[in-house]
Amino acid sequence: MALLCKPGFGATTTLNKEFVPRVCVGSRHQSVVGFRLRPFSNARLCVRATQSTSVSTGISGQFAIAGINVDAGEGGLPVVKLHNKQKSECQIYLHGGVITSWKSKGKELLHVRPDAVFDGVKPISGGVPHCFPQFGPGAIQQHGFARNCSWEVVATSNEDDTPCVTLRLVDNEYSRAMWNFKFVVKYSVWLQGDNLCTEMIVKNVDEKPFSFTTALHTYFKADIKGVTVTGLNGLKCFDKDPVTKEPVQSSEDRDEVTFPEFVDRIYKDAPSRVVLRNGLGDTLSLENEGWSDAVLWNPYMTMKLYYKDFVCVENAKLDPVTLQPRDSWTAKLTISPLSE
Ligand SMILES: O=P(O)(O)OC[C@H]1O[C@@H](O)[C@H](O)[C@@H](O)[C@@H]1O
Repeated sequence: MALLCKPGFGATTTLNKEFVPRVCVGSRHQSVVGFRLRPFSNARLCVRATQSTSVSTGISGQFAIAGINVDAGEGGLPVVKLHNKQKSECQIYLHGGVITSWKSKGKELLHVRPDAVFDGVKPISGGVPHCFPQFGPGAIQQHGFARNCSWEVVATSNEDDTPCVTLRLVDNEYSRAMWNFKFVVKYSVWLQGDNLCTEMIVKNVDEKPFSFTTALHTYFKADIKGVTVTGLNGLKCFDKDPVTKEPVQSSEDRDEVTFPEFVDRIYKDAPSRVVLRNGLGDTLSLENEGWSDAVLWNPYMTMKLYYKDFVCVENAKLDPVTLQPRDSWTAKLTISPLSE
């Protein structure tokens, strides 16, 4: 029985006193304790393309099971690939712990920007990047460091045609130089039927409290002129002025939010479900537990070559979460294609 990635398993409250170790047993599950892609001693802490092919071969030996492969992806970077019998597939790069592809019935639903680089140093621009431990702007780099660190695989499982991988990011020299706290982030990604599911758990393993903000900065493939997002009417929102970068407060009065121009808007206390129509004929439900806020972003003419092809609908936690030593915080997101 693999308890690891089953939807509904694990704490769903915002603060959990205990960080329950994910115990997995059974022939189809493999897990490892203390396994690391690379020692976290290098200031850059990034997987270099020249090293990653052999690294991914090693990981592949340990973690490849039915429905899960580990390959060398673009730039030779290690990528974990999940697929199930319902013809759903997704890919997660260990560099940044970013989901770069999710196909439902063969159709790609995420977007990787054409200017994305796979050099193991810069963040991969697109898919579902992490913003942690800061959404930004703030004291450290915009969107934090998690998206440019190397995550490690700690477990894979596949029960009932639900392939799942769990990644982990721990503090290291590079992160402590910016944010001097000891932490563990566990991030599970799984395919359940047609759905893409994630769970993120942040644990304070330091002796002092820390606070963080975070987001899943999801880039969806879209035809921007046909995009609508519903579920946000009546919410307080903040538009980031493209010039001054200052937030301007207003309230949403539309049932369907559209993108006829630059949009960079934060919605506080968003509902647990919003619905995205991507303008390409797909309707996606984004359902979450613990991600209290939402961000909509399309750069419009500030990225005039490719703004038309994507929209970011981000699940965020923008009021700082403070964790006491040994406390943890959990959030889940399920993205489901809806048939209409
Ligand atoms: O770092 P990326 O992927 O280019 O995204 C940048 C954008 O990310 C969004 O989340 C912010 O609301 C924008 O203000 C910001 O410009």
